[in-house]
Amino acid sequence: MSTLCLPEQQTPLLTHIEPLLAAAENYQLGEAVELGASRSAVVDIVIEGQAISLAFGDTKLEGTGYQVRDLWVAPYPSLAEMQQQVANQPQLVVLGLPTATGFADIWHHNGEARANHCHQMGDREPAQAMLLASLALDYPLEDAVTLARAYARSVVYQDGLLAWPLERQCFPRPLTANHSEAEVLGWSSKEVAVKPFAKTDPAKLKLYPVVDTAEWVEKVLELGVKTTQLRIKDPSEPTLPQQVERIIAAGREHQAQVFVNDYWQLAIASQAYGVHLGQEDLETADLAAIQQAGLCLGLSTHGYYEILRAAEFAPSYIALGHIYPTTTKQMPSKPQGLSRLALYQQLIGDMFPTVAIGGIDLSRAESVWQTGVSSVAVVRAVTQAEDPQAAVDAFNRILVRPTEQ
Ligand SMILES: Cc1ncc(COP(=O)(O)OP(=O)(O)O)c(N)n1
Ligand SMILES: Cc1ncsc1CCOP(=O)(O)O
Ligand SMILES: [Mg+2]
Repeated sequence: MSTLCLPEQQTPLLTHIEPLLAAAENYQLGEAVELGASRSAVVDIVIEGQAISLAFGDTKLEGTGYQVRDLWVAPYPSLAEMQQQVANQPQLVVLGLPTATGFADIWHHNGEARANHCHQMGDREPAQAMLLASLALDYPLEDAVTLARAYARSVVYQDGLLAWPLERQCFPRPLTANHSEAEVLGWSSKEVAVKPFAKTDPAKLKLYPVVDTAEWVEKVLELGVKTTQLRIKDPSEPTLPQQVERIIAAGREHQAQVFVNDYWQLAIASQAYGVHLGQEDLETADLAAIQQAGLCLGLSTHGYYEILRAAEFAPSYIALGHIYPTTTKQMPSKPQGLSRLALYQQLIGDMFPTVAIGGIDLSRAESVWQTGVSSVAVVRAVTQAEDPQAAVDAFNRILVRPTEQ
């Protein structure tokens, strides 16, 4: 249970907040949110005992939270100027900053500014309302800002219908180097622009065991698996280059899609089928080199903003995680759950293949598959199965579309 308390002057936002929370309950997107009145001029949100405040306009933020700036009078500050300001002020959230071609929403992330951009921004109140509702539902700030714009835009596109935003056309575009307007707008990115990555064979995706030795890769390929990944987390592992060579040879022999996790230089040098990277790698890995070498690229994502950001790079698949609690990896984010997964899948549609990962076992595979994902990635469900062949066969029986039966 969380609480969202509004100051008197912001109670008109309830026209949006109430239906949004009802929609979230309907889709089972989070815990119940109790609405109340704030005794100060700021909005107060409390989630599991943790309090954050949001101050809008001239109201000054005191304590932990966000200072939201969303009212602009010409002459407007430039995008480059606001990028700098937000990078220096972690609490500053900028909504609807007018730019040469549209509007930008900007927020702070790990010492830098991140932004979404769109041409039609919708109104201020629905954006404020969704920002508050989604923060109270425990979405991270980047997703709350992204949802805020998607909702404000959807109110316009859907003739004032007060519904949870589902369609891609409502969502803004992250400003990355791949955004055609980023340079003109004066937005500086750490990444470089890249062309679309090679495509995977969707018929071979389906079950995707992620394993930690070349031996396991060879074993799952023998069991009939057609997509797998070598995930060795220790970069000083002396046998790493040999293991990568082994899995590439095994992948070719079985005509399988074998990915290398993290070590993109090694993957390029050994002409691997593909490489899987996390969000942080987007700023450091040479994506252009991976693309030019013809390797497939899989990208990890953990929510709305990361999905949209990943999509900008046109990867070979987008991984969505972690869906359920997992003991395989320490995760900084919370499990997404099935309901959020279903909406992410709807947002991505058939734009890119999707891979669900995290805590998926045989008992959960059917409901995950029903969300429409293209693939189910598992670690323990195969590597710790008493009988891995039986586990692979059981997954293969579940991961079938009606047209294939
Ligand atoms: C298929 C698939 N999805 C997600 C991940 C996680 O990748 P990343 O976020 O880079 O974390 P590490 O695996 O490197 O710890 C993955 N490996 N595979
Ligand atoms: C590598 C990784 N990335 C997100 S969850 C995860 C581990 C999934 O392991 P398991 O299938 O055992 O829960
Ligand atoms: Mg990684």
